[in-house]
Amino acid sequence: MNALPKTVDVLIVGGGSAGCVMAHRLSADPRRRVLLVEAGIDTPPGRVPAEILDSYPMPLFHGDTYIWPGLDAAVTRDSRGRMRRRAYEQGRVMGGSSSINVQAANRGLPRDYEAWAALGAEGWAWDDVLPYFRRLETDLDCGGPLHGHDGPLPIRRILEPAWPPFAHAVARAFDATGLPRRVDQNGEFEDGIFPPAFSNRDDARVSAAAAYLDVGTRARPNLTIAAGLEVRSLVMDGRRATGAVLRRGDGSEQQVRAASVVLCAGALQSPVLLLRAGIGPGDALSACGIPVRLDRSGVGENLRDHPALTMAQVLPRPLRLPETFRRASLLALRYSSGHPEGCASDMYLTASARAGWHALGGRLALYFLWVNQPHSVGRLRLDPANPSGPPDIDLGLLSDRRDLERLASGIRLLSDLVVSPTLNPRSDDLFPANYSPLIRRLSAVSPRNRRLTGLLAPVFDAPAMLRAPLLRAVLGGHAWATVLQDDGALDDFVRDNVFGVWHASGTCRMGRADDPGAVVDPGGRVIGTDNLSVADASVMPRLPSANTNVPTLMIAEKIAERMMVEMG
Ligand SMILES: Cc1cc2nc3c(=O)[nH]c(=O)nc-3n(C[C@H](O)[C@H](O)[C@H](O)COP(=O)(O)OP(=O)(O)OC[C@H]3O[C@@H](n4cnc5c(N)ncnc54)[C@H](O)[C@@H]3O)c2cc1C
Repeated sequence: MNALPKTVDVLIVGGGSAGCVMAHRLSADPRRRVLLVEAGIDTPPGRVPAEILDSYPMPLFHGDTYIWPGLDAAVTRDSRGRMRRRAYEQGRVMGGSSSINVQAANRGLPRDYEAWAALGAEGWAWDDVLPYFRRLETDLDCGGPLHGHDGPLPIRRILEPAWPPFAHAVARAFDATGLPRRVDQNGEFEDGIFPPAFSNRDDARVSAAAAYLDVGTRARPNLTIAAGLEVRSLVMDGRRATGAVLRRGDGSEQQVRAASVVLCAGALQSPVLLLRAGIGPGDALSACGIPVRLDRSGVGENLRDHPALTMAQVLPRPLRLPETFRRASLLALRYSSGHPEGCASDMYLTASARAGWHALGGRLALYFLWVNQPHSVGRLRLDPANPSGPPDIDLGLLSDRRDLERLASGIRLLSDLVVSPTLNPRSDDLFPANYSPLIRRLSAVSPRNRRLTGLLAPVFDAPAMLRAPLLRAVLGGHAWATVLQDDGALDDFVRDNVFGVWHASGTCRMGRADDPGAVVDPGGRVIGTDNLSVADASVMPRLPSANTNVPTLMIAEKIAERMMVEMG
């Protein structure tokens, strides 16, 4: 790291998906002094930890090295009316969540961005955002006018000729939907069965840090990359951001001055920094003893994630993936629920041939089912008892009943599809894979867990009659088939097991400057401030029908261009 400058032209807070794009684009002009501050460790080219490079990502979720500490969230009320809480993982490392995520590289559908524009994000309709989707990628499989060929992020798929037996079995099972097999989920916008696109080259993850903070970018003398430093607060002069207070690991603090500040701290941290600076709902700020600088009711509201259920299924030996085949997420199904208040392509299902890095996980398939167009909304606030501590997060995942109904019918469909002769015909071998504290502990990579799971794994090789009672115990004594037949039991099951897919977004929603609920205008400027912007997943007005990394990169590309034009 170069010495920390005292004054810069642009301070970028957070070196995640969006922050890496910003640093790369804004420092392209050598006259502009740019400082990128990231709380986690740096991952420079040639020194990226092997577990980050791995195409199989799950071990990263369960360690604590690259995860923001202390973040947990209220999920929804369970079947007994108690609020369920769970840890909510977010990346804290250069590249942010793109360094720990599942690498899915999905743009969403044109209608998602038409909806953004209709909600007041003028200039963000599909034709407006497509050039930025093209700019950010090099698609290694698909061409034509929808795709980019020289962008920083390589995107690829595991196509049918390279499929292992599991992928063929899933595709045959999914064929029962009658939907066609397709190749390009980023260029074919109808329902279908797809090989999921992912951000990866030569079987190695390409995070936003790897893509955008390459050797050439890092050599720019006008760019300082400071890792292991947390921005504790913004320094404001009236409605102008003049810099920030940075804290090192040893607790010492330093101030940096900036002509312009852009928040790229993610949907669970960017609103926190605004709130601590007195920008947010007046009542909530007063309750925390924070003087109100700018009363903006939308800060921390509109928190969205895709409500999801995760199921595991015992895999027959011939369908298990060899440990050397690292990419395990092999098929995706985009389909329409048919719910009277749903819309086309409102559901998504992925199939992975491995449920964990260890011997148990290697014997299980993992299915993620989520509502691709959810209605439920949550919110984030500061904790009045400890405003400088972790935020109070309520995901509100089933706050809208339509999401529960679509998950319930979706899990029936999932079950119909995968409890099949091509995969495994026993309904007792399908069970919920929620990450209980025990499973989380067992999933931390360690020689002890390797030994322990090695001892437990033969359960899955035992005759079905022996393993069925054990798996039934996971379902609270019920057989899966009886849960599916009982509407009430199925609703309870959804309430007790729903979680998100880490697509937190929307907490600094973009909208018209005269929209009292909007936080940033369509240029990403915090409404009512002079030189403060947000350019990450927080600004999404609604979730796209997709994972959120590539849409976040697109957002950062577009707002970076606006800033470059304005700064001259
Ligand atoms: C476990 C997991 C799996 C996911 N899987 C997928 C997937 O497969 N495909 C997909 O498209 N999306 C996936 N996502 C979501 C996607 O990765 C995120 O939506 C996207 O990375 C968000 O980008 P961002 O820039 O908004 O935030 P982030 O990438 O999270 O970056 C925020 C950065 O800011 C830093 N930061 C925060 N506060 C401060 C501060 N005060 N001072 C200094 N630094 C700070 C953080 O350490 C972090 O590095 C996943 C996310 C997670 C967590």
